Amino acid sequence: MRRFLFVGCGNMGGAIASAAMRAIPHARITVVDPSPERAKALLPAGMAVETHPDFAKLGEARFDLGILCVKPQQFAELSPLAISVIRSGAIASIMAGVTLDALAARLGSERIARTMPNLPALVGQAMTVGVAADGLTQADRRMVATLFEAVGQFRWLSDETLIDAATAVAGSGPGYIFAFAQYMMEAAVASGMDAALADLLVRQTFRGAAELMHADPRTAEELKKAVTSKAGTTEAGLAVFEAEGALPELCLKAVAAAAQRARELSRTAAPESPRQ
Ligand SMILES: NC(=O)C1=CN([C@@H]2O[C@H](COP(=O)(O)OP(=O)(O)OC[C@H]3O[C@@H](n4cnc5c(N)ncnc54)[C@H](OP(=O)(O)O)[C@@H]3O)[C@@H](O)[C@H]2O)C=CC1
Ligand SMILES: O=C(O)[C@@H]1CCC=N1
Repeated sequence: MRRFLFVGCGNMGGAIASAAMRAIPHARITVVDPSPERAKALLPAGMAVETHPDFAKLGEARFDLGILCVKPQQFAELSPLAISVIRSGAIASIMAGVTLDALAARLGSERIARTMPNLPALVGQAMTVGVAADGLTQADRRMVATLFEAVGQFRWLSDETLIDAATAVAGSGPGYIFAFAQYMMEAAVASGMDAALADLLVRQTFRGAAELMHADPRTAEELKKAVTSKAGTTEAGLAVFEAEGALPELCLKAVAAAAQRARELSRTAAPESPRQ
């Protein structure tokens, strides 16, 4: 039986804990979040989970894996008691921009993985990458992989510097896609549709395109060409998206800006000794 401790149960902690409860047999899940009732509402009804508003009653508790699902600034404020409980086992952080060095310095442990999942964890379709500190054992690595495979796909990265780019592409990526959906819906309304019809058309188009891209081995570019008839409507739309300085360049700039922000967060979340 694996004992998982989720520190923070908001958007991401709730999603990952829910998937772990459903997919990992015999997992024992404990959640610490200042709002246990709000946390419970994010977790599957009728499944056993222990929730606590803080670490006061967990002083003697020991866990196989602690999953840090708080914001970087909330991590900096964790109490010495919290840190001593969290480091009773291996640790996986999902925080953007908090480096392995910063985690090790703050937690006083080398059994650490730094990971970057994304919000589709909510539907079991996350893309997660991870890097391991030297102190993470092979058994720890399997446990971390098992957890993140329960919420979608998981890959280890060989180099921590890649995690900022992975954050910019996959961690933040769903946000870009939702923004694109939002603007497509607004364009549909501007074309005369009511909001409900615009919503249906865009949601189902995104779903269909995502499922096709998942099922079909053709590249994204090949699939794009399959939609595009010579001198047809898609070609006219794509001419706007692919004009000089438009979508291809915007994607490069957006990914670079997000990766740069991840690096800035790494500098502000500088290593700090645990407060013992
Ligand atoms: N959102 C996303 O798509 C992704 C986020 N991440 C990373 O995940 C982390 C969490 O993000 P997200 O889930 O969106 O944030 P949320 O704010 O939704 O969740 C954080 C939760 O932690 C709680 N919390 C605050 N302090 C403590 C504490 N001391 N002990 C336990 N719980 C605490 C918060 O409570 P309260 O609200 O009361 O403060 C909140 O419920 C971030 O570090 C982010 O970088 C990574 C990948 C994707
Ligand atoms: O926006 C953020 O900083 C977090 C990390 C990736 C997605 N959300």
